[in-house]
Amino acid sequence: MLRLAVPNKGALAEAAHTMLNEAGYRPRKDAKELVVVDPDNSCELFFLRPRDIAVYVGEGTLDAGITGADMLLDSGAPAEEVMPLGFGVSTFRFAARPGAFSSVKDLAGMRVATSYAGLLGHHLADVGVDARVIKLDGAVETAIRLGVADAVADVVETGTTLRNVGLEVFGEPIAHSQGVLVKRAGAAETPGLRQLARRLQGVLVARDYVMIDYDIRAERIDEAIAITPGMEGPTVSPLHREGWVAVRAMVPRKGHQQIMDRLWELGAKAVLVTAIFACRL
Ligand SMILES: Nc1ncnc2c1ncn2[C@@H]1O[C@H](COP(=O)(O)OP(=O)(O)OP(=O)(O)O)[C@@H](O)[C@H]1O
Ligand SMILES: O=P(O)(O)OC[C@H]1O[C@H](OP(=O)(O)OP(=O)(O)O)[C@H](O)[C@@H]1O
Ligand SMILES: [Mg+2]
Repeated sequence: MLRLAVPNKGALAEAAHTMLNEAGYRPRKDAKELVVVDPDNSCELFFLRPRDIAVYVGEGTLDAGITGADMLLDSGAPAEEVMPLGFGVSTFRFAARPGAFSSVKDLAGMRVATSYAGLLGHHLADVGVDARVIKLDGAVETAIRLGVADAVADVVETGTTLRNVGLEVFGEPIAHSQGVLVKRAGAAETPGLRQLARRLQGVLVARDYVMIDYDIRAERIDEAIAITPGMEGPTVSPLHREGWVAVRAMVPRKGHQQIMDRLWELGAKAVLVTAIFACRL
């Protein structure tokens, strides 16, 4: 039985839930259901705060979990990334009033507010800057206006929250983050975890790739394959019409229209693109 931790609320919750459903795991009935037993998949899903997930997994109480890479780093828990999941993409950055600071070095002796004290503390130690870390629970952007901090270190996605309070990022990003599947550091991957990772990988591929089918004159097949090389190689089947073949290959969803244009210029006919519902490579 795989015991898996899933964010119960916050920025990762919906995307994690959707991805697990697409991977065939049982959905929860409502946002108040904290444990879902899924006997068909030999799995138990525990809905927990994203910040706590690496802690449970690091303690070995749960086999695996979905959390943010920044929260994994921040926790300092003995847990490690199994695979990135492609959602909850953000950077972790310093911000302050425009012109106040230009690099992390300027923060020596300053107060920096954050809800990621572990991550910030490690970064300041790495770059050798002695600043005071003010630990807050959230909405840290307001701390400067309220005189609690001189700078903040926080999650930035679109930058809207910072703009709304008149702050600007400065210095290099402290970390890049996205939702990740984690397991206990050094733990062997159980069959249940390997199956979960394979299914999630399949969801990512189904989202990123489409299937293309087309007919082409046999003498142009090498040029066509160069445009649509597929995974192991495209399927090429004879057509009833003499001198023509049918080709089927997976291509990246992004740019598939350009691929269609190029095939068309090569003389391809009946060029069809279809979505992939599920996939295992
Ligand atoms: N606006 C966002 N865009 C993308 N990822 C985000 C955003 N806000 C937070 N995250 C990511 O989501 C993860 C969890 O953060 P979240 O904000 O959900 O937790 P929290 O701040 O503890 O909870 P809450 O905001 O519900 O109080 C982190 O890995 C973070 O990087
Ligand atoms: O760059 P943006 O697109 O504006 O997104 C970043 C904001 O999103 C998160 O806030 P959240 O809503 O989780 O509130 P919190 O700060 O209280 O956690 C994060 O802490 C930033 O404040
Ligand atoms: Mg938040």
